Amino acid sequence: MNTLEENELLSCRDVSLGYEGKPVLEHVNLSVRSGDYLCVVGENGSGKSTLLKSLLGLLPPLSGEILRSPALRDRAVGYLPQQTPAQKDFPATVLEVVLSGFLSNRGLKFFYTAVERSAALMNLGKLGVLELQGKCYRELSGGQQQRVLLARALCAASQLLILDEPITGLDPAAAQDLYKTLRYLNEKEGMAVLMVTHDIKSALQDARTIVHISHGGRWFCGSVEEYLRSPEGRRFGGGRS
Ligand SMILES: Nc1ncnc2c1ncn2[C@@H]1O[C@H](COP(=O)(O)OP(=O)(O)OP(=O)(O)O)[C@@H](O)[C@H]1O
Repeated sequence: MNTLEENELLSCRDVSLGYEGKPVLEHVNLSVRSGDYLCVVGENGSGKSTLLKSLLGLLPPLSGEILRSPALRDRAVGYLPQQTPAQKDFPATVLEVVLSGFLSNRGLKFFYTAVERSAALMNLGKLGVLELQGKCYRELSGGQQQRVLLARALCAASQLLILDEPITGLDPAAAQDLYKTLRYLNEKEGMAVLMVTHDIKSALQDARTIVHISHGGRWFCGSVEEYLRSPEGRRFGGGRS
């Protein structure tokens, strides 16, 4: 069937993903629904980022179909990529970085509107870093930079936030702050969250759905309870307290 259910934002239907005709993942069936909190876990090199790229529409599937809800078309998906050293050194003010979240949706307009400016400030406020708006981005700590990038992603997102290993480089307190913010956005604002993470313990606490990808493309997708009963969950999720 090639239509989405009412609350589905994204759906992979028997999808193969890979590069230059060579599959990394095969027979992927996955739905992301409104208000979902979905964590993708698994070993290095198993295909987590490949899955994200495909869900973002950056990597076309080798076969199968990825369906997107009309709700996702305009300003609906925010993406927080893995930070690179070059991004950490970005020579712009915090407000400019956050405003750039609007760029992908604005076509050939060269100036930000007053509405965009006030939304950018509101998102900085939501992330608790409004007072940093005039500072140079590269002078911030890693935790502050990550909050600013999340505020930027929120400028693009009204339905779904996609995050690739967002706590890399953060200390435990900053990581917990980021998780708290994501819980708030998910529970109070109904934002669907899809996150690649190596932090299985926190994934088991916050997520409703776990995707575990193993080498060779072995694939698990289910609730936290189902995951903990699965072979992958028994092996990797046993540390849940
Ligand atoms: N642009 C590319 N061209 C060809 N192969 C690629 C490309 N990007 C990734 N791969 C390969 O696809 C496989 C999956 O890589 P991917 O980056 O999706 O893994 P990952 O699970 O996100 O890893 P990590 O946990 O280390 O970030 C790897 O074998 C990788 O070498």
